[in-house]
Amino acid sequence: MVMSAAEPRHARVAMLGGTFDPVHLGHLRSAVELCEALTLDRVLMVPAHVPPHREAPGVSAADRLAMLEAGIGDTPGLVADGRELQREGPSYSVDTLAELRAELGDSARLVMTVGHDAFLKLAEWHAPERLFEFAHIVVIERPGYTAALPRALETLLGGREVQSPEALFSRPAGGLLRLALPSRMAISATGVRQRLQDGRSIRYLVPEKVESIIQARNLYR
Ligand SMILES: Nc1ncnc2c1ncn2[C@@H]1O[C@H](COP(=O)(O)OP(=O)(O)OP(=O)(O)O)[C@@H](O)[C@H]1O
Ligand SMILES: O=C(O)c1ccc[n+]([C@@H]2O[C@H](COP(=O)([O-])O)[C@@H](O)[C@H]2O)c1
Repeated sequence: MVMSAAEPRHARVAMLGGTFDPVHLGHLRSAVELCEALTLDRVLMVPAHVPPHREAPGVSAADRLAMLEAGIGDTPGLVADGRELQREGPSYSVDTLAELRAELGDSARLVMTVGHDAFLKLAEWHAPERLFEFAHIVVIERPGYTAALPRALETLLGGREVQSPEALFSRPAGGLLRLALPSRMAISATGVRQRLQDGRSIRYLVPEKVESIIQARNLYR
């Protein structure tokens, strides 16, 4: 009788990129729940150095990374990954995914996670079809974003969508999964910045350590 060896468990890593201007509990709670829902080894939270397709943030990438590190603290599974600060020019996600794929090897399961608002604009990103060469895309539902997908995005996605993590992780990259995580939080960085400018409280919207950095460095005033 021929014994077939069980398939080894491949590493499962997600990248959650963002401007994180500043990081808030909507980001962090989503990252924790994503880690659980997909039984990931880790979620790399990657601040964009030069965010493509939006105005330059008023707060430096170094300050945004410091807030992210403080916000994550020792949370199991979450990692603040400053790799995009090492690259000049627009921080294209396809370049970051290519780097991660080279580091993790061909068989690792690599996921790029975006909220539904960012997903709606995916067809306008740099080399969008190449994202699927390196990673799966997992879309997190976000309160307030229900618009239908633009036609260019439908075309880009053609036939990639699967309905479960098991189906997604049957191969290293190339699939799309939409997830409704348990704690959908209507928190945005825009809202946090606005509150700070208005002199209103941001308590319980961001981690206390992030609030402390904002106060100590006098950010967003
Ligand atoms: N409350 C949230 N729930 C789920 N996903 C979120 C939430 N906030 C942000 N995201 C997702 O996290 C990623 C990084 O978001 P980003 O740093 O732009 O935060 P933001 O709150 O959307 O900021 P801004 O209001 O400045 O646009 C994006 O993919 C975004 O869709
Ligand atoms: O690669 C691109 O062309 C591209 C265009 C827009 C956004 N992104 C990435 O998407 C992530 C979320 O973007 P944002 O603007 O919602 O913070 C962040 O990692 C950005 O670098 C990437």
